[in-house]
Amino acid sequence: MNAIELSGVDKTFGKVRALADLTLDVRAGELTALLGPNGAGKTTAISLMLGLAQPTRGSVRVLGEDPRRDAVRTGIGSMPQESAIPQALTVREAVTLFARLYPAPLAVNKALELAQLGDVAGRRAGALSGGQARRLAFALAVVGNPQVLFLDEPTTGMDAGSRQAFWAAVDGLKAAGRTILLTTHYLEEAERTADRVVVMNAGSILADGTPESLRGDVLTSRVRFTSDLVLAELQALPGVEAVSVDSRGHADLQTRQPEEVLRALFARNVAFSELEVGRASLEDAFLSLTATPKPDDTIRA
Ligand SMILES: Nc1ncnc2c1ncn2[C@@H]1O[C@H](COP(=O)(O)OP(=O)(O)OP(=O)(O)O)[C@@H](O)[C@H]1O
Repeated sequence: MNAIELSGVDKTFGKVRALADLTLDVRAGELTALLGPNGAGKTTAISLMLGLAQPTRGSVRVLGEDPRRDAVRTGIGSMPQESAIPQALTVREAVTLFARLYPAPLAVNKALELAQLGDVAGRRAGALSGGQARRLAFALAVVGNPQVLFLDEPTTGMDAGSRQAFWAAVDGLKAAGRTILLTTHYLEEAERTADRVVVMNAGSILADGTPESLRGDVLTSRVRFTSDLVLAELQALPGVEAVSVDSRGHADLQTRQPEEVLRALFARNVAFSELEVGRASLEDAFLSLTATPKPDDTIRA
């Protein structure tokens, strides 16, 4: 069953086409990471799924219904990028207030524990640090025990320890069958956590798959070394898809066939040092999908 269905969705703001014929189905129980550069349309897509805005064209369904209906809204939890929590409320009061909006909420203490807020439950929202405020936004998103969770750049501002505990809580929610859609700029986190990665650019989907398949679809390896070879010689190596070389002779090659590249270097007796061969990260895959080519430093072979 699909928990979220966007079909042929356009959203325009004046002349800006924030979403362009976007179709996206998310299965119940799936953890999907939505990636994309600034302005790709991620937040706009989420605001439609939350029923906060209407599509200009196309349809949006969450839990089988229009997300603006009350019955659906109580099945949805949201952690927006910026939340407007009354600053005079204590953490516990804010979480208790939100719990009352839902038919079958979690115990307030459970939500505080999931968001690691036990120690600051009596503190006013206005006195929280940036990372604690993000954790309060998470507690407010989960306290209603919703089927579907939207997390918009959830870990921005969290320190390493909070982040780790946050992802452990998300893993727990996933194990409990919740559908989770999140946006993040921390690609390594998406790589570790997500079942599925959807890359957006300019309002449409550029790539969609598991983190592994996405990496495999793009550039699987990077070969780096220092040598006297000039750009044209590096480009002529077999299997090289993109090359950059800096003024000190550090070359960075992208290839699906690193063995071929190394064989050619050895066969030509090239003197090279500082050799590194690595798998492309999701970040490499993401950048190569969304980057506008920079002709000054990277040349496609
Ligand atoms: N209310 C609005 N009025 C006018 N333009 C808007 C509005 N909301 C979004 N846009 C525009 O729509 C496009 C998509 O914006 P959106 O915030 O959805 O991107 P995003 O992928 O979430 O970016 P970021 O990573 O910066 O959060 C941008 O060009 C943005 O300027």
